Amino acid sequence: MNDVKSEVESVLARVKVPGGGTLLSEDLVRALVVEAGDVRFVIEAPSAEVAREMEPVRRAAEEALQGIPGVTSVRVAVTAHAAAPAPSLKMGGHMKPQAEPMRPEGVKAMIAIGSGKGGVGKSTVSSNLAVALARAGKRVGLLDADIHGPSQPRMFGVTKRPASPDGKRIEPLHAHGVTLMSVGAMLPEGKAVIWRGPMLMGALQQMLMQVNWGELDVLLIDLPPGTGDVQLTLGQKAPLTGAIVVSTPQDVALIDAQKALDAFGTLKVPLLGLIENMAVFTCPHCGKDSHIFGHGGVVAEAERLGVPLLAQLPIDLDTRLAGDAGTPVALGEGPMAEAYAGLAERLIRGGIV
Ligand SMILES: Nc1ncnc2c1ncn2[C@@H]1O[C@H](COP(=O)(O)OP(=O)(O)OP(=O)(O)O)[C@@H](O)[C@H]1O
Repeated sequence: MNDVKSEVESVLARVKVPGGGTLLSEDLVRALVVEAGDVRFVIEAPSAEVAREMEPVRRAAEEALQGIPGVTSVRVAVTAHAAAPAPSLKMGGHMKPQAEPMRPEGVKAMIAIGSGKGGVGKSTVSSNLAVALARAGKRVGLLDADIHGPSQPRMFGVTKRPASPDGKRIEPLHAHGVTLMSVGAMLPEGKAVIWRGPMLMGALQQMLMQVNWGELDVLLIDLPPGTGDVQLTLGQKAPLTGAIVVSTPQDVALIDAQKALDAFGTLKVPLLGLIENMAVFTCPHCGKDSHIFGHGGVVAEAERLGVPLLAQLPIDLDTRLAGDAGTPVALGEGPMAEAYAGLAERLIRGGIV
């Protein structure tokens, strides 16, 4: 099946679109699913006008995909990215004085997922853990607090903007059994990067307290990398059940992870454990393991701190492809879905969720 999927992707990488580039290079494919010979996905055009030009592209893609051995049906839809205005709610600004801790009503546990360094897979781990916990029967929310690089909407394949009909409360999004909210989704594009500390903290307060999260067993918070204002505010104002730190075995990531661990320690946020991501790469051709980012560092750090090493996750092509396609790998079957199910189970058995 993976072979069919890679074949589908290489076909999509060759289907040309008006204005230059291909469906893949122009990042127009959403929610790609390849299941038992059935291929379906959405071509998302940036406007209704471009969507009209995509009709021949859709036909060309369908035709090319039908030619792949093992593909029995192909369904491709074209949608236009609704140039929806940002909700009328004003985002950011200084935090409002608040006596009670920042815990949304109805939310039982709050777990922050951090990393010292960017790009170590924190958002990938957060999305997959959220899906795995939902598959285990838990009511799960995921807040993407990585304001400078929100990636959860993409990882969950959602393009809709959250609505705020009354300009006061925000309706979260729902995908793959998870209640989802992203700070980035509330902002006009390109706006987030100019935000400074107080604005970020105001936005975070809104994300926690003005969103209709509903009844949740756990709210996972995907933090920005590093140890900045968002971490500080959360650690001080929100009653976090605990924090999980994701790191690769690479020295530089690990040194940064140690800073993140120190920060949670100083803020008295219980450390639930470490997750080693991209621990090993197993060559699909010869089956040999390569420790591309080094070996043993995260294990040693967990031992030094006396905290659990919650999971060791390999470098895995399906994880990357599934994340890009908006269908986290934990939704399917196979070793990675099992690894995430194991991680979810561990948190449930530990009474954390
Ligand atoms: N185990 C893995 N195997 C293969 N690819 C992975 C794995 N984990 C993450 N990736 C890929 O690495 C890239 C970075 O991952 P991700 O966005 O989750 O990192 P991050 O730590 O949240 O980064 P940032 O905080 O800078 O946004 C993504 O393309 C993701 O698909």
